[in-house]
Amino acid sequence: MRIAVPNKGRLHDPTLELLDRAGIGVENGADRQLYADTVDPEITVLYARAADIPEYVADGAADVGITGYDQVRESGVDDVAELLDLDFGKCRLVLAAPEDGDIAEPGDLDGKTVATEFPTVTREYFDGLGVDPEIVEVTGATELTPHVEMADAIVDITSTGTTLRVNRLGIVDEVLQSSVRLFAREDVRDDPKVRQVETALRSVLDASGKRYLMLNAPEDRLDDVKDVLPGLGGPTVLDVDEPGTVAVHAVVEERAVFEAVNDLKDVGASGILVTEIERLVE
Ligand SMILES: Nc1ncnc2c1ncn2[C@@H]1O[C@H](COP(=O)(O)OP(=O)(O)OP(=O)(O)O)[C@@H](O)[C@H]1O
Ligand SMILES: O=P(O)(O)OC[C@H]1O[C@H](OP(=O)(O)OP(=O)(O)O)[C@H](O)[C@@H]1O
Ligand SMILES: [Mg+2]
Repeated sequence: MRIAVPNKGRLHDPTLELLDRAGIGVENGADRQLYADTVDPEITVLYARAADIPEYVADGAADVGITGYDQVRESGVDDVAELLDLDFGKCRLVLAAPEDGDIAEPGDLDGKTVATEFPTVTREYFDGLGVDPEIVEVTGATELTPHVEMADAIVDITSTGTTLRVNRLGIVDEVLQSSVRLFAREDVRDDPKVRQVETALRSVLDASGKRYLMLNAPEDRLDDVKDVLPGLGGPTVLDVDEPGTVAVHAVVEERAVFEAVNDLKDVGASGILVTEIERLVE
């Protein structure tokens, strides 16, 4: 089974880190290499440009891919199925125009020029509005084009908004929201290995923002302890050597830990241990 992942750019590191946390870390993945092994002998990683990954998956060069939703949409491939929203690489594709210009709404661009690295998505967007600008494809530094009279507006990625601000461009409309997705070719989406990869990655997402709590409590206060712990499906209660004492384990939302620990102490808990969770398979 082959997973296509971004070979460089801002998605490269977080993608490899996620695979690592999911237990399918890349081994001997030296820079500029096309393929790398993972700790699972049946899984190979293929490094590709973020924009090429949907095509690689659709064509069979890889079975599953990890890249931005914007790239999946731009590639226009339709025989891939999204398996997971991996919740990073969050950004928006927006229509933006010079702040001091006269483009106030998308309709103002009829017959005008829009520069973008995303011509397919941009054309679909304007078609949906019944507006017909000329679309000029560029391969980078899109924000410059309105200032050199190449375009009246752009469709480009924004997250913090810094790049638009620096280039004195204002958002006219949102075209789409994006984040990184795991997707598979339709004909392999139900293969056991693909399912295993999906489960492994989901387990990392499910563990994020959660903590594992372990503590000892007097047996006769167990009901109070259970009331305090908003654990997933209730806590696990274990016997310990000390008579009259039980050990309690529970998964707790990170933001609830502070209050839970204080409340647990109030109901007689001791030896409270809070740990990170790497993966959580439900
Ligand atoms: N500012 C940003 N904030 C969040 N996510 C972003 C941002 N810019 C890009 N992305 C996401 O990362 C993907 C890849 O962008 P990146 O800039 O890493 O690669 P690229 O510019 O396509 O690569 P290359 O250097 O090969 O041209 C985008 O398609 C988008 O999904
Ligand atoms: O809203 P912001 O936080 O400013 O982010 C937006 C910028 O981020 C991306 O560029 P990137 O940094 O990936 O550089 P690139 O043009 O080399 O791809 C994107 O193309 C925008 O230019
Ligand atoms: Mg970029």
